[in-house]
Amino acid sequence: MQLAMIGLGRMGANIVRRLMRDGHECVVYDVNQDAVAALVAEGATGADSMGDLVAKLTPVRVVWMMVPASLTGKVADEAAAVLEPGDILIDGGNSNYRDDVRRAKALGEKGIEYVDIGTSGGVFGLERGYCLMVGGSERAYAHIEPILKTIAPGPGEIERTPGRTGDLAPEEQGYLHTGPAGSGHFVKMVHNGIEYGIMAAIAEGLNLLHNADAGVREAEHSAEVAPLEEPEFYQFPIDTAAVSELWRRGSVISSWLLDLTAAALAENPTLDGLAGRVSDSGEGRWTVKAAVDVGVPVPVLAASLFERFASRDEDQFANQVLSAMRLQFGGHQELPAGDVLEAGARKADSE
Ligand SMILES: O=C(CO)[C@H](O)[C@H](O)COP(=O)(O)O
Repeated sequence: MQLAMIGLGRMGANIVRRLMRDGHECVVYDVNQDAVAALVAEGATGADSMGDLVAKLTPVRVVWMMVPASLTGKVADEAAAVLEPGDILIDGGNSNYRDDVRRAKALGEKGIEYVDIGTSGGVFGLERGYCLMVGGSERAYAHIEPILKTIAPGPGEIERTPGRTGDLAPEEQGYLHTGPAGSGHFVKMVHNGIEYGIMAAIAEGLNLLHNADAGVREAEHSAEVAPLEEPEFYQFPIDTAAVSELWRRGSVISSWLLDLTAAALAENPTLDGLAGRVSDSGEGRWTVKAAVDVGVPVPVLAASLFERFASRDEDQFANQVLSAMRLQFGGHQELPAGDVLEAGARKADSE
């Protein structure tokens, strides 16, 4: 089948490669013409403008946008200006589902089908395939199903879930029609909210293990914190790289995120070079907003989002306020970072 790809970053380019490997014909466009040339060298048809791209397609034209969420609206408008009724425009990026709902309505008035596809797989997707969450009409979904089948991982080595019988369902092959336009990115948004929560849980647990030798280090304990009362119970110099490797094997929390954690710690056990400032591209915020809108408690997801804000010092003023109050009510001075007091002096201060 024929597909046009707009946006040839890591995800877009690798989706094209995966499609071409399976015999699909790809027409590609990016503002970076070097990225276009690279895929042309691998067998794609290049385009040098949106008009050129669409002119190289045969109806029903299928155009997949894989661009940063901030550019999707602009690119969608440009594509819609040259597409015709019956054509299909796909957004495979990490867009807000609300934009999809609005865009699908506007494009629907011109007869253009809009499909939103939450695409998970990252840089490993070329080989492993991408998990696809697809929102749009039945007609559009049926038309693009052959490309979804190729881009998705397929059943792979994963054992069939007990109770499932007969032909493999799409979800057993790594793609799913989740409902009307917007639903694909809604499901992907919640997926990413969960991603934040799992990542935070692994990170917090490993940090506790990292500090399980606090009793050994008690003498150099910072004066900023209350003394460790029972240092004899915190004498464990745990190798977090080894534990994360261990947990990959048969443990209840084994998972791909743990695999990646183990790989990172094997490569760089002290995580040198990482400041720990964790970005967020919006999905966690949208998840928490949606939960508030429908009145569903998501305390773990919200906490993991707020932890990311704190990692970037966005809690600094709050911490200054805390320090100011402590100074006001108790005359407690803020101590310079890393200041060390004798254990006895700390105890007296804390009483
Ligand atoms: O979608 C993904 C994986 O499923 C992306 O990796 C995601 O964009 C990362 O999100 P964030 O920057 O908010 O951590």
